[in-house]
Amino acid sequence: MKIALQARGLTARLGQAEVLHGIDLALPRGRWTSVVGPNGAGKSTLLKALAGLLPRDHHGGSVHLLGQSLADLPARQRARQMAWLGQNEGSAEDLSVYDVAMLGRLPHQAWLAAPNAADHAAVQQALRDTQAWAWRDRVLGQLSGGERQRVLLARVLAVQAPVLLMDEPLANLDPPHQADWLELVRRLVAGGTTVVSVLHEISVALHADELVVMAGGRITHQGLCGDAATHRALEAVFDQRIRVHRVQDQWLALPHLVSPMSPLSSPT
Ligand SMILES: Nc1ncnc2c1ncn2[C@@H]1O[C@H](COP(=O)(O)OP(=O)(O)OP(=O)(O)O)[C@@H](O)[C@H]1O
Repeated sequence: MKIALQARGLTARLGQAEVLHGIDLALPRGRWTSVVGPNGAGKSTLLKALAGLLPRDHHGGSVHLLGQSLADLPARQRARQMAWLGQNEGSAEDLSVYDVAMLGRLPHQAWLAAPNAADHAAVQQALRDTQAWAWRDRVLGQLSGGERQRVLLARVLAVQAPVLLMDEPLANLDPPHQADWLELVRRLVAGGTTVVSVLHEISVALHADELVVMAGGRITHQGLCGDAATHRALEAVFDQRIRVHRVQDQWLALPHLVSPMSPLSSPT
C-alpha cells in the first residue's frame, strides 16, 4: 500500500513537557484516517508535526510526505501538496469570503501575479462545495462561527492538494453541514485525495477508513473503523465511558452511563 505520510520517532516538546513520545505512523494514500483520543492526548500536536508546523527545535524524528522528507521539501511545493485547516484558525477578518478562499491558491500563483482562470475556477468550486458561494462578497468577520468554518474549509479545498489535514473540521457546523462535510470527504477520497482529520465526534470519525487512537502522547491503536479491535481500543481510551454500536449500517459511539437513566422511560 502506498503511503501519504510517514512519521518515524516523532517527538514534540511544548513548554517544559514532551507531549509526543517517539511516534511511528504510516498513513495510507487515498484513504481517510481519523485521529481520536481524550483531551490533551496530543492529537493536534501530532497533526501539526505531520504538517511541518512545529518549530524545528520543538520536535524530533522525521516526516515524509508522498515519499519526500518534509525537511527537504521547498515551502511552496509542500503547500501545494498538503493543505491545512487548524483549530480556531484566524484569518484576515476584513477580507471578503471570496478572497479568503483565494488565499488557498497562493501556493499555485507566481509572486504578485493576478489569479488566473484555474484559480477562479478552484475557488468557485470550493465555495460551492461548502455552500458558501452565496456569501462570496461578505466580509469574513461578519459571519457566524459555522459560516466562517465553511469558508475556511473552502480555502483548504481551493488548494486542490493531494493531502488534506484538518483539525476539528466540524467545529460549529450544524448537523446538515456535518453530513455535507462527511459526503465531501468521501467524494475527495474516492477521487484519490488523502484526508487526515482530528475529530471529537467519534460517530463521524468512525466513517473514516482508519482510526488512529491516541492517549498520553502515544498511539494506542491504529486499525480499520469496522474492526472490533478498533472499537475495543476506542472504548478503552475513553475509560469505558462510550460503547460502539451498529445502527442502520453505521457505527455509533454512545455514552456508556454508569447509572443508566433512559430518556425514553416514562416519568413515575
Ligand atoms: N503551548 C503549549 N505549552 C505547553 N503545553 C502545551 C502547549 N500546547 C499544548 N500543550 C499540552 O500538550 C498536550 C497535547 O496537547 P494537544 O493540543 O496536542 O492535545 P489534543 O489531543 O489535541 O487535545 P484536545 O482534544 O483537548 O484538543 C496537552 O497536555 C497540552 O496541555
